[in-house]
Amino acid sequence: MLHVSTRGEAPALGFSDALLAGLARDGGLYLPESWPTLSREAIAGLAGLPYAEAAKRVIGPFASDIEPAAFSDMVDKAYASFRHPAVCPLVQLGDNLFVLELFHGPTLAFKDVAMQLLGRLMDHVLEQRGQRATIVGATSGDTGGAAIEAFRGLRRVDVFILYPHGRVSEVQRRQMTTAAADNVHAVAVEGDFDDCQALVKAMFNHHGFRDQLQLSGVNSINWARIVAQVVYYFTAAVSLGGPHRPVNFSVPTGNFGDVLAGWVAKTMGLPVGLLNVATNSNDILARAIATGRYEATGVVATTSPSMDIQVSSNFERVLFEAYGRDGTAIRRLMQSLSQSKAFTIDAVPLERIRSEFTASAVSEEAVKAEMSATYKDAGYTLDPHTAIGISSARGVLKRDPATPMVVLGTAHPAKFPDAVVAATGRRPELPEHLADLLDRPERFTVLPNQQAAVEDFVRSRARAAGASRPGAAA
Ligand SMILES: Cc1ncc(COP(=O)(O)O)c(C=O)c1O
Ligand SMILES: N[C@@H](CCOP(=O)(O)O)C(=O)O
Repeated sequence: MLHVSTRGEAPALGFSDALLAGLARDGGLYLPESWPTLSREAIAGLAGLPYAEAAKRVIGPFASDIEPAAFSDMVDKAYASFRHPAVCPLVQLGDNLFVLELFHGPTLAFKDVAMQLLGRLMDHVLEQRGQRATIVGATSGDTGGAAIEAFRGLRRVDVFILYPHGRVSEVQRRQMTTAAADNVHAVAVEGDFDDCQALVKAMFNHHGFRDQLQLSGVNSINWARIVAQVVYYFTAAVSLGGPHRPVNFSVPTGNFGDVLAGWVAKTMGLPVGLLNVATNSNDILARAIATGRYEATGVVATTSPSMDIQVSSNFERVLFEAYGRDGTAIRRLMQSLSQSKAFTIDAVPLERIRSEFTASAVSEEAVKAEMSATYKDAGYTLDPHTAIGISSARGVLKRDPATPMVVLGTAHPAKFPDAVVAATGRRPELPEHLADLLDRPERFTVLPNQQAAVEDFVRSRARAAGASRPGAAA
């Protein structure tokens, strides 16, 4: 299966090449040339399977150039690292209201579901090719910890994670800064998440640097990240009666990767009713879907820091589909975004987007009220991100009470203890493997929000910089 860029000017790549490329060379994002589908029988056949087996059936058609035995082994190992036997269990909170708990992996966030597999896939492909990679990633808090956990100690990769200095929770920061491994580097950038993400994209678009360092990415710009996130939409829907009845999903959204994975599941044949985009006060997506005007107004800090994002990478993939896969149109929109921080979605693509996604923004007061009420009424402790998904879902449930609503539980409450204490009066405990996290020594580097400074730092630490010189060992 080949993968094409949303901007139409980069070479089409197979799965393994797209995996290593991260961002396409024309600045676009890869997605498959055509969508594989699963029949109703194949979807029904996922019922009762262990999560890893379901993952093999859903991801397998995409990862067609990885040998099946090696792929199967990597999937088994990835999901053996989760603390819950169901990997991503469903918990019922009310009438037709469910939380899909995606936080039972090593770093307590949904990012582990994809990252535990991505680390293994990348290591496997690099090993086979005798290559190295330098991974650069941007995080608003969770991707960074999950990437560092998945890649620390690997021989063939160095990892550089840029996070906004002072704008992630203490637990999130320490998950990035306390990994005792020489190949991982936590970089605190004096800026916000959008600045970090723009720096990562700028490094990819600097082709001399990209080639010298053999850059690769682990953000959801990497197509393999999205693919791995598709699986839990299938497992959740099937355990609620799919494919024989539709299921709605509400997704706490920032970079649009997770909700895009739901759209992919639907496109593959899963009967999904509504895909609800739930945002915090950084509501660019809710505004864009309501008005057609996508306009970045500056990131504001909230109690759900992982969603403090304005420029939402994966929206570009949806625009590409909504514009009938017209790379020229996408280049025009993205040029407008980089020049004037805004663009207007044309009427026909906007209607297509509205037919697939609903959206609403949740205020800080409503997040706290949701956390407090859910704790009182259902005895369930929410993290602030999941609370946004629930609060926004309640509006959809009122309109469509007969369809099960699954809210993606994207983080464990113990990652955000201050917000949880403020809303519930109860301090959530970190699981045992992280119990001493706050006592571990930290290592990080503070850098200005300047591409040259970040590139100099990466170049000075990355082993691939040396490996790329003629005659150097792989
Ligand atoms: C806890 C949490 N919830 C929600 C999100 C939003 O997910 P996405 O960026 O895929 O929209 C993120 C980060 O992206 C996150 O870390
Ligand atoms: N919320 C994310 C931001 C990066 O998202 P990604 O899915 O593109 O990696 C985070 O926690 O880092």
